[in-house]
Amino acid sequence: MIAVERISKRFGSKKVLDNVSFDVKDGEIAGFVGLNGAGKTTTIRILAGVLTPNSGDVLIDDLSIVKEKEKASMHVGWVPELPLFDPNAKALDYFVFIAGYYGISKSDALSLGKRLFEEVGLAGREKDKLRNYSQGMKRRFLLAVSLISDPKNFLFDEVLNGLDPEGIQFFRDMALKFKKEGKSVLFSSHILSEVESIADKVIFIHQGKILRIMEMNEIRKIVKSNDLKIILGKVDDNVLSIAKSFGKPELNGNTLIIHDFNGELSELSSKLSPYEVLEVSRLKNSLEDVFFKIINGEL
Ligand SMILES: Nc1ncnc2c1ncn2[C@@H]1O[C@H](COP(=O)(O)OP(=O)(O)OP(=O)(O)O)[C@@H](O)[C@H]1O
Repeated sequence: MIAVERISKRFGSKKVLDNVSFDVKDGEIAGFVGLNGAGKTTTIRILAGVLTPNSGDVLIDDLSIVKEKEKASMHVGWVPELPLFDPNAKALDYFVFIAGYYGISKSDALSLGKRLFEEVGLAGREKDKLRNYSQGMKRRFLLAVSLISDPKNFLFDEVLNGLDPEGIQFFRDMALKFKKEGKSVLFSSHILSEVESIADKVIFIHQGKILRIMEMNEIRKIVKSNDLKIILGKVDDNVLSIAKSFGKPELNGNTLIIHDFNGELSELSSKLSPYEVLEVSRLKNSLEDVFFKIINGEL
């Protein structure tokens, strides 16, 4: 469990995080969503223990990342957006080197490395230099490193960036596997459709502040909008006045959108029959629509 308690962070005179609080429970995937520069990476780096907040604290499985940094950081696996490793090192050698920081002997680290490289799909590539790894392989390597201490909590910072569909599916499945194992996963991503497909809740951050935390069920209710899209063969001024008694209409060319549709579809179809109803469909919002509505204060 990750509990973020009122953290603030400044870089010089610039306040980058302002009183940020949220939690990620065991067995929960929390999407972490915000525009560029919103403060996601800074938050994640504080949670990983590589940056110190100016105020506030983070508890990882009840251990304070401020007061018991070493212990607490053993409980969290971090897959950073930007790799921080020596590109000339061979992958398994570098893994063994990092495992040394965790107090793992060379021979244990070698066998752990073999097992974890296999688990993340890098079997056979242990001797390659990291600079020869593709973007997706680098992320898989970072995931293997994050698994060294067998943590119960994970921080995925834009792990899907630049990955091919197979890589995206791999990380999506990993997050779901961790959830099944009762682990907590904080998952920041700009690919909102991916967040929508795996998250239990979404934490929206904007200009260093938490704007909203919404359960996925709540988001799904908004996503399942009651807006209708009707394509007509012909239109005239009367279309809008007919549609007005069924919701809030909007006419663009031959496409009629009725927001907040409230009525019988059969009645609407019969009233619009002189205009040749070619197609009727329900419009679906996306997490992206919800995100922009929140940012614009419409939700
Ligand atoms: N070391 C630093 N020194 C000064 N400013 C920084 C530093 N690191 C981050 N910032 C600033 O803090 C703000 C938040 O950055 P952060 O990287 O946390 O945002 P983000 O939400 O992860 O953005 P992105 O989606 O672009 O990765 C930005 O304005 C950034 O320029």
